[in-house]
Formats: sequence, C-alpha cells, structure tokens
Amino acid sequence: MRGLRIAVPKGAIFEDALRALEAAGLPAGTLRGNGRRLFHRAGGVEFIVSRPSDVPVFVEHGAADVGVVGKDVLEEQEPNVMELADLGSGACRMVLAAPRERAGRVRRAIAHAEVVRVATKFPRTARRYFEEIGRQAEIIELHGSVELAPLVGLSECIVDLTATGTTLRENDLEVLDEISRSTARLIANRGSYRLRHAEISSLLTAMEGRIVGG
Ligand SMILES: Nc1ncnc2c1ncn2[C@@H]1O[C@H](COP(=O)(O)OP(=O)(O)OP(=O)(O)O)[C@@H](O)[C@H]1O
Ligand SMILES: O=P(O)(O)OC[C@H]1O[C@H](OP(=O)(O)OP(=O)(O)O)[C@H](O)[C@@H]1O
Repeated sequence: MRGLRIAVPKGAIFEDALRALEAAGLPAGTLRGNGRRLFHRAGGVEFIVSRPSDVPVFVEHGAADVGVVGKDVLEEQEPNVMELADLGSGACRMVLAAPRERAGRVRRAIAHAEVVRVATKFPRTARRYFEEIGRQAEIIELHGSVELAPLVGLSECIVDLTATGTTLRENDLEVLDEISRSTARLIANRGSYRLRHAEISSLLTAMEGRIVGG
C-alpha cells in the first residue's frame, strides 16, 4: 500500500500547513523551495500541492487521504469528507462589504428587500446568507480580486474573506456584516479514515498536540 497521501493548499495557509505537518513529525519541509513540483514522496508519506479550493476535491475522491483546507471552503463546497481537527491557523472572516461612501445606501437597499448585486468567490455561502436574512441578491461569481467589483460598478457589495483588513481598507470598503469565521481544518477521505485508521489517528494525535489554542 502506498504511503499516506496528504493534500497541502498553496497560498495563504501553505506555510502554516507545512509547519503543522512538520511539528507532527512529517518531512513536509521538502515542499519548500521545490519550485513547480506538485507531487512529493518523503519519509514514507506522499504530499500533493493543490489550489486551496481543490483540496476537498482530491480528498473526497480518495486521490488524497487527508488534507488541510479553510473552513470557508468546506462551508462553500460541503464536500463529503470527515473534518478531523481545527488547526487554528489561517484565521479569517467571511464578510459582506460595500464601498464606504455607499455603505448606507446598500444597507438601506437590503433593509428594504431590494435586489442587490453581490460579487463573490463563494456563491453558495453568499446565497445562503441572503436566504437566512430573508433578502434577495443577484450573485456574480468571480475567481479573485473580488474587492474590485463594487469599485467599477460590477456589483454593489461583496462577500469575501478578510484577515488583516488591509485589502478592504486599501479599496475603501467597509464591513456591513460578518457572515462566519474560518480557520484551517484537517480533513480526511471517509474510506481512508476506515482503511488507514491507525496512520490517520496517529497523525491527528501528533497534530492535535500542536494545534493553536488546542
Ligand atoms: N488573508 C488571509 N489570511 C489568512 N488566511 C486566509 C487569508 N485569505 C484566505 N485565507 C485562508 O486561506 C485559504 C486559502 O486562501 P488563498 O487566498 O490562498 O486561496 P485562493 O486563492 O482563494 O484559492 P483558489 O486558488 O483555490 O481560489 C482560504 O480558504 C482561507 O481559509
Ligand atoms: O484582510 P487581508 O489581510 O487584506 O486579506 C484578505 C484578502 O486575502 C484574500 O485574497 P487573496 O490574497 O487570496 O487574493 P484573491 O483576491 O485573488 O482571492 C481574500 O480574498 C482577501 O482579498
């Protein structure tokens, strides 16, 4: 049987994921400075490096046994995987935001149940939020730089992640509402969790000892 295969997301939580895996005794450091290489085998385990939003896809289909992914992505995709642990890192908030000088107008439009245009990388999360508050929205899906949309009239507001607040501030956007909070999670394929139970639970135990706030 091949070694346990672990999906690591590139981007914002790449470095924290490597640190958590290294702290659990895995040779994840091999992924650092390894250029464009996406598949690594080291110390009896395998690592794949994917786009953050693709981690649950690899794990759900069993192409990876476990993976690290933001809770925001799990809430958006609702993949059929097991969520094993909150790693505490990658803390950010999913918010509704609008241009500062038009924030009042957008607030009133939502309060009066007018249809507002919302740009987002998280269409299901945005739709669910507007359903929960009983308001209507036209969702415009983007794949990045969402903050740009209300600045050029593509939308009136956005649903996006904020961490330090720098991106919102530099684009003169203001938070209207907090939708949820997110941190990085360790997830597992359901079949792998049964078949590789010993390996996955010892990884979980080793990682849990190092979890931020755990
Ligand atoms: N500024 C941030 N600070 C801390 N964590 C963040 C920040 N932005 C996003 N995250 C967390 O890191 C995860 C990956 O975000 P990142 O911005 O690297 O990927 P992405 O470009 O959105 O992914 P994809 O390419 O799959 O669309 C997010 O799902 C979220 O959980
Ligand atoms: O509050 P801050 O610390 O500024 O971080 C928030 C930004 O980080 C993420 O963007 P990312 O860098 O992934 O770029 P993207 O716009 O392409 O998603 C997120 O989508 C925000 O744009």
